[in-house]
Amino acid sequence: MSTEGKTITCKAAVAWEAGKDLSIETIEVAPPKAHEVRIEIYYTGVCHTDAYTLSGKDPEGAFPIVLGHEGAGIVESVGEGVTSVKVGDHVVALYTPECRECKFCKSNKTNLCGKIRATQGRGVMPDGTSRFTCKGKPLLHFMGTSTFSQFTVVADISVVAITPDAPMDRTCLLGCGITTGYGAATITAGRGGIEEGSNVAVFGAGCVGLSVIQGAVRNGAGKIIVVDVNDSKEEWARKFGATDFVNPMKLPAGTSIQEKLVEMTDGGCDYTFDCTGNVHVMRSALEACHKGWGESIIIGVAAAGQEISTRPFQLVTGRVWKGCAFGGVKGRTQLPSLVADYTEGRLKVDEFITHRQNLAGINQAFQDMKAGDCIRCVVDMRAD
Ligand SMILES: NC(=O)C1=CN([C@@H]2O[C@H](COP(=O)(O)OP(=O)(O)OC[C@H]3O[C@@H](n4cnc5c(N)ncnc54)[C@H](OP(=O)(O)O)[C@@H]3O)[C@@H](O)[C@H]2O)C=CC1
Ligand SMILES: N[C@@H](CCC(=O)N[C@@H](CSC=O)C(=O)NCC(=O)O)C(=O)O
Ligand SMILES: [Zn+2]
Ligand SMILES: [Zn+2]
Repeated sequence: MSTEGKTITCKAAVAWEAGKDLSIETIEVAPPKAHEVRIEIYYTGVCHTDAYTLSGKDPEGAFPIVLGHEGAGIVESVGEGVTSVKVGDHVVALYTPECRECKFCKSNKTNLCGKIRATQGRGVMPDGTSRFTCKGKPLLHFMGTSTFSQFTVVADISVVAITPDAPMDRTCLLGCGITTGYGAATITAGRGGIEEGSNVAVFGAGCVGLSVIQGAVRNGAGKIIVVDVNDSKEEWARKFGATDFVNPMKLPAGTSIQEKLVEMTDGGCDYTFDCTGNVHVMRSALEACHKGWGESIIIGVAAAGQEISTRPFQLVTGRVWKGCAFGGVKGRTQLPSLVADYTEGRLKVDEFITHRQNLAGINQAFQDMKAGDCIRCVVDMRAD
């Protein structure tokens, strides 16, 4: 029996308040309104940004909310005026939408889209209301995606159809971590990606950092030096193509990580990437850049109230500080080609999955993520 136009009752992991475990609840998901799409979520990854918002440190975090932004599924129904996807399409949800009409979308300098950013940040759909209720109370949406629900509703500009040949328990990861790191190296850095032969340092070898390494390898980087406080990340980093590994905690007394990197690269790195969210690491990453042209790209999300600092002289002498969301990737236009890179063997995705959980085990997925041996945990939303 078709569910089109009807409210769907399903399970979701609800964050009732900051700092508390998610609660598996029965919720109601209203049908999509005009220019909205209802998706049955099959798989979702759990990203550090979900944990960050759940912790209460996100200035935009509000509760109760359905978190999750790394999801893949199948379109169940569409609202009036939706032409970009249809019922039955395999899709990835996009927390960075692409309307193709706003000044950001029309610019080739950014992937940020302004069309629904204000309502997305307030946890509501573009018309200012929620499609989720639980026990008679409305629940907020998260990052325009809310993939911790078996069914979710997103704006039509926040979803992209991909080939049904790609397994959804892998493509969900292209909804955030992998795309972010890979895009940062191949799109955001420099003028459209790292140039061949460039020396690169990647701070933090989690899902995002390992994906930066993949992008650096793809663009023919020279040295790819990984900096991580966790020695077990060396094996991971080398498996993805790193040429060197440095644990900053193990440097001789009096030697800073930036001094070490400058020495290893004859004057500094051409590109450095912060994939930790630690503002002190961000400073080191900037100061490890080569005088005159070195560029440092901030990817990590720092907690509310944290600020970056360095001597302005670092910038006066030609180092550049920049950053990106979702790797600079315009999701509706560019994600299908990343999926092709995966299905045709040019992009590692399977290798990132170290843990799996069912929806009922989603709190364990958050615990798994905090352990040093987890790169990504994929949650099967349809299994109890
Ligand atoms: N801008 C964007 O669009 C996006 C940003 N993010 C953000 O990117 C960041 C990275 O995400 P993810 O890869 O999943 O995170 P992980 O925690 O998996 O990886 C971070 C790695 O950095 C290591 N680390 C921690 N402190 C330091 C330090 N001082 N110096 C060097 N290494 C350190 C960690 O070690 P240990 O394991 O011991 O803690 C870990 O190995 C997060 O802040 C996340 O919120 C994520 C997706 C998109
Ligand atoms: N809400 C936070 C900022 C969180 C943030 O920076 N999110 C990234 C994506 S992180 C994904 O895992 C992002 O897309 N930023 C751009 C944006 O427009 O939100 C805060 O208010 O500090
Ligand atoms: Zn994320
Ligand atoms: Zn736009």
